[in-house]
Amino acid sequence: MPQIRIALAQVNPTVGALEANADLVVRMTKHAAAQHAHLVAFPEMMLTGYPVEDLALRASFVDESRAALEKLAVRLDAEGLGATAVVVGYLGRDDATTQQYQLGRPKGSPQNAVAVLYGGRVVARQAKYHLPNYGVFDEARYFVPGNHLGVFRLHGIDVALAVCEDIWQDGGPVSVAREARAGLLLVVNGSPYERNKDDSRLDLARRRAAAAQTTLAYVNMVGGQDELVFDGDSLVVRPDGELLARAPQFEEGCLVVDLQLPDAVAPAPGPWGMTQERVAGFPVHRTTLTSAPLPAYTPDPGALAPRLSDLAEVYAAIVTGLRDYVHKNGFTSVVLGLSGGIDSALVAAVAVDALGAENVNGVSMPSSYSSEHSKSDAQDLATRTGLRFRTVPIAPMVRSFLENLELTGLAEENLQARVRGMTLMGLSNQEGHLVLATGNKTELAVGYSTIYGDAVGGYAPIKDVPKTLTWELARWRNAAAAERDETPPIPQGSIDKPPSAELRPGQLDSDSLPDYPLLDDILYRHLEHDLDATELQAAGFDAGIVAKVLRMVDTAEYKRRQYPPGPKITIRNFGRDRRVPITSAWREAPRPAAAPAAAAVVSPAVTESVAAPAAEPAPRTAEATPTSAEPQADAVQPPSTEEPETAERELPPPPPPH
Ligand SMILES: Nc1ncnc2c1ncn2[C@@H]1O[C@H](COP(=O)(O)OP(=O)(O)OC[C@H]2O[C@@H]([n+]3cccc(C(=O)O)c3)[C@H](O)[C@@H]2O)[C@@H](O)[C@H]1O
Ligand SMILES: Nc1ncnc2c1ncn2[C@@H]1O[C@H](COP(=O)(O)OP(=O)(O)OP(=O)(O)O)[C@@H](O)[C@H]1O
Ligand SMILES: NC(=O)CC[C@H](N)C(=O)O
Repeated sequence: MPQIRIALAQVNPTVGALEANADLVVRMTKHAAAQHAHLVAFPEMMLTGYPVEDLALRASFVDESRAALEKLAVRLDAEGLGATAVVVGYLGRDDATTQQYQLGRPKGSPQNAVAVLYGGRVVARQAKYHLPNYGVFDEARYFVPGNHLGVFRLHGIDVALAVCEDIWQDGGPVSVAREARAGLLLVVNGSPYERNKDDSRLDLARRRAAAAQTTLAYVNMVGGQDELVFDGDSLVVRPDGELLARAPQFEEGCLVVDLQLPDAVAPAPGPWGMTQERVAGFPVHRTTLTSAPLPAYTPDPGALAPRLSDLAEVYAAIVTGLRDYVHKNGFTSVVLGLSGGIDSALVAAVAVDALGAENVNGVSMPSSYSSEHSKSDAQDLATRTGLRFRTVPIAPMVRSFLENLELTGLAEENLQARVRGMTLMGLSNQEGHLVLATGNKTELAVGYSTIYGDAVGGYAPIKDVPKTLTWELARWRNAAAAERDETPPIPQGSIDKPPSAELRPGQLDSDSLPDYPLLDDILYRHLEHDLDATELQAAGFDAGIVAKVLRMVDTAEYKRRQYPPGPKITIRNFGRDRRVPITSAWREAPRPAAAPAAAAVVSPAVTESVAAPAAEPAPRTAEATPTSAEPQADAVQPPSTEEPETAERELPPPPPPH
């Protein structure tokens, strides 16, 4: 059997940085070639970064990407790397078709493409066949699909190519890889992180490798791009399911693997030639890169990087998202308000891990209602983490405002949050720090924050983290520090105290909201799995609480739309994943006699991750008293005495606590 050494370059490209990304390809190829790799694979749309969104519709950007690819092939050869096959994603164009949104533009539609560079030339190209158009993806908006499977022969092995979604859907190029008699299926990816997605990916890779009867090599990017975080997790599996190698999560690097693969058997064109044929009715383009067989060498066993625990993984995703957002947008430092509460404490700990304590500015902004512990816990956090700390009392500013504009009740309460927001933005303008918003997913869901107050900021690290998970992450981070004999960053007081916005004397979150575990359970089922009010009631939740919670969710959309971006960690975030109108008269309430539930419409990616057994929730009846500060659940229907016809939909249990 022929041998080949492949390198999966798990790197962090930057969207739009064509030159820097090309430099990264050259650097990594040098590194791989120094380890005698024969083939180096880079992620999906490596040259442009991913996803490029509407940049794909700019002819100038497509032209630059195509030119950069040609230049890269020449440069690799000039730097002595021409004999290493380099597989690299880029933004291409199908010259034969016209993109529907580009009327009046020159002919040619953008494509999510991959190319093989060898001997100073672009020797093969292929475009992504399955364009994901669900969740955060809109690829049908930008791209026309590819129309063939590319197979290139290298050192006697036939390597078939696929691009990310091509393995998530049936049919297309991957479905004929077996009949095309490929020895290796190489998949280039831009697969964003979601909790537990690594398990789905491995299962999927195994299934596809078995179906294609080939070894499958999967290379994914790392790093943050606006709301997405890429976790890497590159891997190689054999057709019998054996996992040969797996890269560390969230770390840049090069996974080098020796493979013994079957001899190419299909007839092939001579060196540099390209033939086209149909395999099982699907077009296959074959290219031969070299016919020189390699001398035998001792293969290295593949490395299996240890897996992160669930909480470690989420924490790493948030750190990665924040670090890359800050650095890729030209900032070095951040500023945030420290209330002594859990949310700002967790965000501060994440920021210190991402950027270094010297680049994190914490501001305590006590008002006349602030408790002693809010100030002392903020100071304690600063001492533990070493972040830069200052105190700016806001009472005089609030007083001066009220002397000039009469505000009372909620308007006065919110003024405090707004003076804090203005203070942070002032410091940002003055000192150049990016402002971090500290709201969590639960608050965003129910609108429990002051717009233009604590909701100001450039980036919101925990906006996709439910409140109950903020406590888990805080405990996990402290325990991880203790294990390493380091000071736990988060004061225990911030973890233990009952949450309060401290906007009026004695205020507690529980005055306005159901208890967080109950609230998060309802929100998880409603937001991430589309259970409606009737289904939630059928699952055992109190009808009044359900109606109240769903009403708060429906009426807070305007706040979410104006909230800063933040890293996606769940299967459905409040960004691209969930698109609901702001202006909408629709309000959810349990129906007295429910119609049978419509079949769940879920994306392929979601289908992958919802296969766990159903959870049986205990009836939940905790009550919360609405305040004037929040919308009243006046549309609540009395709970039905009849058994609803709706069966509880199969749901994964909420992610397990650690
Ligand atoms: N559809 C729409 N489109 C655009 N704007 C819309 C709108 N509906 C209202 N608005 C605007 O929004 C305003 C109401 O929103 P907003 O001013 O935020 O005020 P609001 O949502 O009424 O009150 C803020 C709530 O968040 C709580 N809070 C504040 C701060 C921190 C925390 C915490 O624990 O972290 C909690 C606070 O206790 C209170 O319950 C309206 O006065 C109006 O200007
Ligand atoms: N006294 C304060 N000093 C500085 N920043 C504050 C203060 N109070 C509130 N903030 C800012 O506003 C945000 C929202 O306020 P809130 O009091 O709800 O705190 P929290 O940190 O979200 O935690 P918790 O909900 O547990 O109280 C805080 O995270 C913080 O950034
Ligand atoms: N870039 C892509 O095609 C990604 C889609 C794929 N379902 C994933 O999330 O991994």
